[in-house]
Amino acid sequence: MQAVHFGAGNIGRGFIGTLLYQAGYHTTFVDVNEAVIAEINRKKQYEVVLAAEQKESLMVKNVSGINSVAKPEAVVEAIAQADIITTAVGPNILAVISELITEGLRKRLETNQQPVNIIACENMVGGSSLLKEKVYARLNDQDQAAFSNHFGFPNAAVDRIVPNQTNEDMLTVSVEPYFEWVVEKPAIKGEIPVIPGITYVEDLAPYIERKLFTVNTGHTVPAYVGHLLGYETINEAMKDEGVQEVIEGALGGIR
Ligand SMILES: NC(=O)c1ccc[n+]([C@@H]2O[C@H](COP(=O)([O-])OP(=O)(O)OC[C@H]3O[C@@H](n4cnc5c(N)ncnc54)[C@H](O)[C@@H]3O)[C@@H](O)[C@H]2O)c1
Ligand SMILES: O=P(O)(O)OC[C@@H](O)[C@@H](O)[C@H](O)[C@H](O)CO
Repeated sequence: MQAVHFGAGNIGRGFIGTLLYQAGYHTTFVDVNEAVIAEINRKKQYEVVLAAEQKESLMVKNVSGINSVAKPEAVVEAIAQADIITTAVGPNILAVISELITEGLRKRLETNQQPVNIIACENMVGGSSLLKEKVYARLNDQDQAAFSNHFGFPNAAVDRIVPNQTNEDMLTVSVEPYFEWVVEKPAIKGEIPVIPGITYVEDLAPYIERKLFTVNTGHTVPAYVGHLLGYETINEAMKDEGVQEVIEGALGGIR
């Protein structure tokens, strides 16, 4: 089974790529960072370390990479053959990658009649819907109809803290042991991808809202309040008892 994943960053390697490997996929990472892509192709594996007292680690194998700036045609080909397509690039980049995704899906319609699902794994409400909108803006009515017969864009909620980090091996990634990947089932086209760790739900709204308004509220409040108080970093802000009180109040309000 072949997966194409856009964004070989923290969530790409540390979360989505890990679950895809465990589910038996070969994952082709697509990224604009040549150093990371070259290293993935050289090593063909990378280490994921669980940030817990017992530092368990896992070697993720069956991976390769494509630099989408240098080899866009290889990305188009990979999409045409993929069994699943995922992203973790950041909300603002979805519009950018929509061009290659559109070309890949067009090529796929010519060569491969299998349905495929494109799942945006970003911190936002309606990430896959936004990607679909950007793809459909590039299509005429006839192509839109063909795309909607074959391609699903189920929305998702992803939760796993993978902080910015620098490791001796640039591919190694340290991750929070806990994770949650929730995907909107009614939007799936074709067979439901069997990926242990994905929870399929009928209605994603309560899951994405719970995630963003709990976990991310806890991260965002010290950023906003800290900025207002003139702190340079969240770490500095967190040492201020007044900021701690505001955070506790905000989290108390969403219980
Ligand atoms: N890190 C976390 O704890 C966390 C947790 C949940 C959700 N998220 C979300 O996951 C997404 C990714 O976050 P991250 O922490 O992995 O960021 P990251 O910066 O580590 O990774 C993003 C990757 O996307 C790549 N990229 C940028 N432009 C691209 C393009 N045009 N084509 C292909 N790749 C491109 C970057 O080079 C980078 O490797 C974001 O939406 C973030 O909000 C992050
Ligand atoms: O990448 P951002 O700015 O959307 O969010 C930064 C962190 O708060 C975020 O990545 C959390 O670690 C994550 O949402 C946990 O699941």
